[in-house]
Amino acid sequence: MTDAPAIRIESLSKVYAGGKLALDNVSFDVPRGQIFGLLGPNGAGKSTLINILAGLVMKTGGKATVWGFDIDKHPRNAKRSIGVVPQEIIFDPFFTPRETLEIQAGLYGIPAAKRQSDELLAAMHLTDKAGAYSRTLSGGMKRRLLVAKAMVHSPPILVLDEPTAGVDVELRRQLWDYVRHLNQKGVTVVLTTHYLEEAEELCDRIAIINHGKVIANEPTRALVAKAQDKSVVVTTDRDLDRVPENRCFDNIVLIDERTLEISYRKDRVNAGEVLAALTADGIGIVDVSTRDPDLEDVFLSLVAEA
Ligand SMILES: Nc1ncnc2c1ncn2[C@@H]1O[C@H](COP(=O)(O)OP(=O)(O)OP(=O)(O)O)[C@@H](O)[C@H]1O
Repeated sequence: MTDAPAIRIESLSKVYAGGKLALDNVSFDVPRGQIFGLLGPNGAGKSTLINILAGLVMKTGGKATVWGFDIDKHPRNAKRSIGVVPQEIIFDPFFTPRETLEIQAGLYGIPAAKRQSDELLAAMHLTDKAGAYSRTLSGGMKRRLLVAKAMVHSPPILVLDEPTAGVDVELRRQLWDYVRHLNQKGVTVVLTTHYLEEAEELCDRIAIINHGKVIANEPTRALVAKAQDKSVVVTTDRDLDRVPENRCFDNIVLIDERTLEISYRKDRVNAGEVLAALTADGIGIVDVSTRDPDLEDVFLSLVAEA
């Protein structure tokens, strides 16, 4: 059991009561100790998958284990091994953040002496709100309280469903820092997100899910390396009266009279050849910048292909 991946999903399927196929034979592992990103467009099936792992939605086929515990055979142990930060913010508005955490700890049977409510509140920068009614917290504060709530029983796996939706840039940074900190302490993190830059910055490995199927599952760097479209932005030494043409340009856009953006496929040509083609066309170059492909490019091309 100790060698088991943090999460193992085998041929998992979900058909909702109305007949909607939300997960179609999904299989993948989340290795221990990683920050694992689950990406996909709206309605891809990410929340369904997470809710099955959390015991909130019943699967209709396949198998899943959490920290080595089969969710059918050992549901209690499986649930104890995972903390889930849900997408929707739901709290009893009349409890304070400290009470919310204490009640949650009580549900997990954690004795008072072993509870860490104040440490969790401090980690989420909520100490000065510990005694305020939850309904008076801002959206970002509520979300941080949800993270604290998910960590009350110190699970080895933390799952965050769209953790930074509606959270401003600074709080998003704080949340990322906390996620990294937990991960450094050994917590395996799974997050779903629409923000590709978030996944690219945080995740060791990324699975992309689309229409209930896994269409990619690779280390982040390998996934990003798949993007072949690069571009150069060139400032020319004089106004251009026409858009230059060359076979090695994939696409060329005149941004203004003296600025061109040229995309090319890095598996076919390099920036030097693109610039040489311009010079051969009699165009003088005074400045150049390049843009590297990112996860967004890969994501869009994979989803389009699928
Ligand atoms: N309770 C339900 N009953 C019927 N269909 C559902 C139910 N919950 C989700 N679905 C459908 O299942 C599909 C997958 O939904 P899910 O919420 O898992 O996607 P998601 O990837 O999490 O999307 P988002 O990024 O928008 O949260 C969607 O088509 C959705 O409409």
